[in-house]
Amino acid sequence: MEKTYTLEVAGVTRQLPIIQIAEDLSIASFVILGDTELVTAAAPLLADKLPEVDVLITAEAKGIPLIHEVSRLLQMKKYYVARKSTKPYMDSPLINEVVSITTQKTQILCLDGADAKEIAGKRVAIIDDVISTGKSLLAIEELVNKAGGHVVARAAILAEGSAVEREDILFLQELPLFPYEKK
Ligand SMILES: O=P(O)(O)OC[C@H]1O[C@H](OP(=O)(O)OP(=O)(O)O)[C@H](O)[C@@H]1O
Ligand SMILES: Nc1ncnc2[nH]cnc12
Repeated sequence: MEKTYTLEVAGVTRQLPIIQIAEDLSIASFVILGDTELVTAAAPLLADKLPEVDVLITAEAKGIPLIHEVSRLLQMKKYYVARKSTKPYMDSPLINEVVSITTQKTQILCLDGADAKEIAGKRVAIIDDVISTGKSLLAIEELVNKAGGHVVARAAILAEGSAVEREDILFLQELPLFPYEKK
C-alpha cells in the first residue's frame, strides 16, 4: 500500500503520498493545483499574516491558485507570475535559472519586461505553496530585485524540511522531509 503523510493545515486534512525523488530522499507530495478547498482555507490565513505590500508575485505553476485567491481577498487588481519558459508575447523578459527540490533538469524563471516595469519601486510579497530548499524563493527574489522591486515578505502555506527554521518567511504549517525512506 502507498505510504502517506497526514497533513493538517488551515482546518483541512490531506493524505499526501510519499514519493521518492532521489536515491536518499522522499517527499510528501503537496499539490494544490485543483484543490479549491485547501486554497480557499489557507489563503485568508496567509493574507492576514502579510505586512502592507503593493504587489504579489509567485512562480509558475503550483503557486498560481494560491496567489490568485490571496490577491482577490486583498482586493488587489493584479498579481504577477514568473513563468518557467519564455513566450513570444513577452516583452524583453528578465530571466533567471531555478532549481527546486523537485527539479530534474535545469529550469528557467522569467518575468515579462512589461510586468518588471510595473514592479519597479514597489513593496513585493512572494507567495508560494511550499518553501523547501528556498532556491525557488531566491530565484524569484533575484528577479524582483532585477526589476527594481523590494521584497518585504515571503509567504507559503508550508515550510518543508529545514525551511521551518527560517525567520524570514511566513508559513502556516510544517512539512517534514523523508530521508532514506524505502518504498
Ligand atoms: O524551496 P524549493 O526547493 O525551491 O521548492 C519549492 C518550490 O517547489 C515547488 O515548485 P516545483 O519546482 O515543484 O514546480 P511546479 O510548481 O512547476 O510544480 C513549489 O511550488 C515551490 O515553488
Ligand atoms: N512536498 C512537495 N510537494 C510538491 N512539490 C514540492 N516542492 C517542494 N516541496 C514539495
